[in-house]
Amino acid sequence: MATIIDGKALAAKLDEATRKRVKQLAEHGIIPGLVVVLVGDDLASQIYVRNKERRAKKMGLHSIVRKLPATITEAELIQVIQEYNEDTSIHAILVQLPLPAQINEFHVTTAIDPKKDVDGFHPVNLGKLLVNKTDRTPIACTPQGIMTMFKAYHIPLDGKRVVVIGRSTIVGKPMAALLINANATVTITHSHTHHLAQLTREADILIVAVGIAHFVHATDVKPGAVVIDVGMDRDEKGKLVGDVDFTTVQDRASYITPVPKGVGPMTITTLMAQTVALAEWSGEENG
Ligand SMILES: Nc1nc2c(c(=O)[nH]1)N[C@@H](CN(C=O)c1ccc(C(=O)N[C@@H](CCC(=O)O)C(=O)O)cc1)CN2
Repeated sequence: MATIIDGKALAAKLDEATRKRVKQLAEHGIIPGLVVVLVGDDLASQIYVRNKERRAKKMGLHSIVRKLPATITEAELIQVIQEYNEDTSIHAILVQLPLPAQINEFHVTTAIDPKKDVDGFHPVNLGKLLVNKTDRTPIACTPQGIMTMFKAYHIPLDGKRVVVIGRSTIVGKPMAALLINANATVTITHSHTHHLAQLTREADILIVAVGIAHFVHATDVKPGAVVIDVGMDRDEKGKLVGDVDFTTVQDRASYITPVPKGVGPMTITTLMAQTVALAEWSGEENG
C-alpha cells in the first residue's frame, strides 16, 4: 500500500515559513502585493481565484482580484497588465487561465513584467528554467510545488525514469525542465503518443496532467512507482477526482498524491511563497 503524500499538511507547514518572511518584510515597510486577474465567469476559475485571495489575505499579503468581463479585448487586457507592471505596490501578477477564445495566452503572459511574473510563464523565465539558471526566477507553481513534495518526502530523482503525461506550459513542460535539472531521465507524453502504457509501465515516477478522470489505472503503473496526480476532474456523480484511479493504483504505487488535498494545495502555497520571493528580490534591487 502506497504512502499518501499529504499536500494539504505540507502546504500548511510551508505557509508558516512564508508567513515569517512576510513579517520580516513588514519590518522593512514592504507588504508583498499580488494581483490575480480573472477574465470571464468560468466557475472553476472563480473558485481557484477565491481560494488564492483567501490564502493571500491569511498570509498578510496585499491582495487584489481584478475581475474583467469575458468580452474584453486582448489590447484592453494588456493595458490592465501594464497598469500593474507600473504599480510599485504590486510585486506579483497572475492572469488566471484559461482565457476566453479571443485572447491569445502567449501575448498576455508576455505582457507581464518578467520580474512580476509569479506564474513563471513569461518566455524569459521559462528560458532561464530551460538553461538551469533559476536564481531569482519564478517557476510555474504546480511543477515547483511537486518538486517541493519530492524533497519533503525524500523521493530521489537523480537517474530516475520519469514519465510526464501532458505537455502544457502550466505543468508538463516546466515539470520536465525541473526534473532534467535534477538529473532525472524524462519522457514527455501527450495525446499523440503511441503505446503510452508501455512507457508509463517503465516509469519510476509517473506524473499525470491530462485532464481526464481516472485516465491511469493500476495496470499502467510499475509496481513501487511514485504517482503524482495533477488532475482536477469530475466523475459521473460530479465528485472531484483526479486523472489517476486512486483506489486501485494506491495498492501498486510506493507513493501517491490524492485529489483533492494533494498537488492542488501545493500550487497555491508555492504561489504565496513566490509572491513573497518577488517582493524580497525587488526590495534587494531597490535597497
Ligand atoms: N495562471 C494560472 N492559471 C491556472 C493555474 C496556474 O498555476 N496559473 N493552475 C490551474 C488551476 N489552479 C490554480 O490556478 C489550481 C487548481 C486547484 C487547486 C486546489 O487547491 N485544488 C484543491 C481542490 C479544490 C476544489 O475543491 O475544487 C485540491 O486539489 O485539494 C489550486 C490551484 C489552472 N489555471
